[in-house]
Amino acid sequence: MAIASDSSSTLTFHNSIPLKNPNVNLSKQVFSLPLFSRGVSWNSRQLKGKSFDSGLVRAIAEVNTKKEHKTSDFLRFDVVAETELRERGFLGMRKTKLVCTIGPECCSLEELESLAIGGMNVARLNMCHGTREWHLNVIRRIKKLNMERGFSVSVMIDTEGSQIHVVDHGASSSLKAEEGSIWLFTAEKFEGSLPFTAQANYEGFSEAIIVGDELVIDGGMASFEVIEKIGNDLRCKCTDPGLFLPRAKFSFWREGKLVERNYELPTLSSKDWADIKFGISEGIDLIAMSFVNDADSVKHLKDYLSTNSAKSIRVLAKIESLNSLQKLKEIIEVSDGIMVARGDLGVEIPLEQIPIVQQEITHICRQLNKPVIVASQLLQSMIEYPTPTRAEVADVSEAVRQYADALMLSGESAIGSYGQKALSVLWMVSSRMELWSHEENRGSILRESQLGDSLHDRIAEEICNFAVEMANNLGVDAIFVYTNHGQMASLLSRNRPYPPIFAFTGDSSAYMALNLRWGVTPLLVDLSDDMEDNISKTIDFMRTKRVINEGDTILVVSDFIRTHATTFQSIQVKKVV
Ligand SMILES: Nc1ncnc2c1ncn2[C@@H]1O[C@H](COP(=O)(O)OP(=O)(O)O)[C@@H](O)[C@H]1O
Ligand SMILES: C=C(OP(=O)(O)O)C(=O)O
Ligand SMILES: [K+]
Ligand SMILES: [Mg+2]
Repeated sequence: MAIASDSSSTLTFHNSIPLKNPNVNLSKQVFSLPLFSRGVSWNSRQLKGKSFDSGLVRAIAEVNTKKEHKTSDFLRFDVVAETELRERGFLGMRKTKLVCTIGPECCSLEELESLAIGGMNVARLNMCHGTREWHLNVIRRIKKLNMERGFSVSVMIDTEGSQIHVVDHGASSSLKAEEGSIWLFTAEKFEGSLPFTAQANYEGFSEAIIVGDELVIDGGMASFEVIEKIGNDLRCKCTDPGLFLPRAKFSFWREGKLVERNYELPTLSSKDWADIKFGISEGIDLIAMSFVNDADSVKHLKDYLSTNSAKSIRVLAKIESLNSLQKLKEIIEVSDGIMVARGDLGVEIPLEQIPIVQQEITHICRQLNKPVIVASQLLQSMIEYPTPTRAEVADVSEAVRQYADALMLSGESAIGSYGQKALSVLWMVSSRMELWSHEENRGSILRESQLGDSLHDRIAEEICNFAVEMANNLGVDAIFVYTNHGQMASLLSRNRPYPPIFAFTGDSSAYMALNLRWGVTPLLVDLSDDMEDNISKTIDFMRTKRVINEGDTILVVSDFIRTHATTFQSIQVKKVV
């Protein structure tokens, strides 16, 4: 059957092949990871030092040592995804992507390799910390591992941005504020540490603040009442005792509302621009932009990247201010993805609102087809302890249940003693929750709102919606998508299908960007103009590698510009012979 949709697009249905098991009972596969069984033991008695154990991790390490994966000239396939597929089968593949912040506790080649084996899809470098040289070494090590060891870890830099915080005096790492104590907040520099004095990094920090306002540190670590304003300095009385951590952040409140102030601080400082130039020259894949307040700042960076031959770098806006929440939709529309940066968000909005805001952001991102990372304090206690709290496990599960594309570790991997173990906890909790929500949502296809306006975009979108419905109903083993820039793969991912999506692309930047997309395993391949040839060659290749086997059923989606005039869009169901 062939349906001609317009002169330039053809939607073809190739004759369907009898399915191995058309009424496949998914629940059988769901519980192939038995309920109450442990995937990875979190029991510290069985864990020595930082290492964690699981059959899968061992298998990846073995493949890696033997270098069996040898990156083929024809096709690049992440060694971790490949081993996961061999060991666990299609439905056992993890869908939620994992981001790790790299810091002093995980920056050696060996430590980075362990994180890659442990499922790190994206390495994040927080430019607030570390020297340029340190970041350079980390980026080069990751590229080396990708090239030589068959990983596909994308590199993301996270800008420092201009934020008002307490200057680190080099005194004790945290200062205690006692109830009733009187403190001076000043932007004046002073040497060493003065008792009851906190230095702000920006002289306009007290702009628009009046006596009676409440000063809150780090979203609730301590609170003060402003009792006197002397020039730009503020004399404050501690009303809620607590701690100043290094770089503690301020927020001011009046009658229960955040005092919004228009600092003329740029979203990207001159240091940020220098870091971005450095990132471009080192071939990074993603930029996370801190303290985005409006869509224009994102557009500005994207324009800059375009005019500097770095269009392929994807820009993620971090939602971490009240301003960004007020302009959420327009920011998401112009960005290539979003980070729910709960750390700083918790300074500007009451903590109890964060779960709702997170749900809202993940929902809008999915509607608008933008990948979303849920970040900060997911497993905070694991910075110090080898096991997560029950509440942390519930928080991670909730983010997975909301279908976030990715979860992020910050201090847990950067400075924690159990970074690899924290990563394994994310892996296991997300795998478990994915299987659970898969069962919970069975039969209820989530209809996404219309995205595109042009006929071509509308067709691509409808094909992907329909393809996912078909893949779920038929119980196919996998979805293969042939995609130029990753658009079709993202539209499939947006529908959160049960089977894993294998996205074949010839564009290396699309390949690295797809690392952030829920349920997508990108494969880099030299695609030709002949789509049938692409499909049969890649299926043969996967068959030879024994990652797919005789009898597997695959739903194939393609969107490929054949010539300037025609686009070939199709859905086919293939049975591997
Ligand atoms: N490159 C680095 N070098 C040194 N320390 C780092 C680095 N990256 C992160 N850290 C440490 O890890 C902690 C958690 O990281 P992150 O959440 O990204 O930063 P922040 O706490 O500044 O928001 C930081 O507070 C810092 O102590
Ligand atoms: C991820 C965040 O940003 P950073 O760690 O750079 O402060 C956050 O605030 O949650
Ligand atoms: K940052
Ligand atoms: Mg932040």
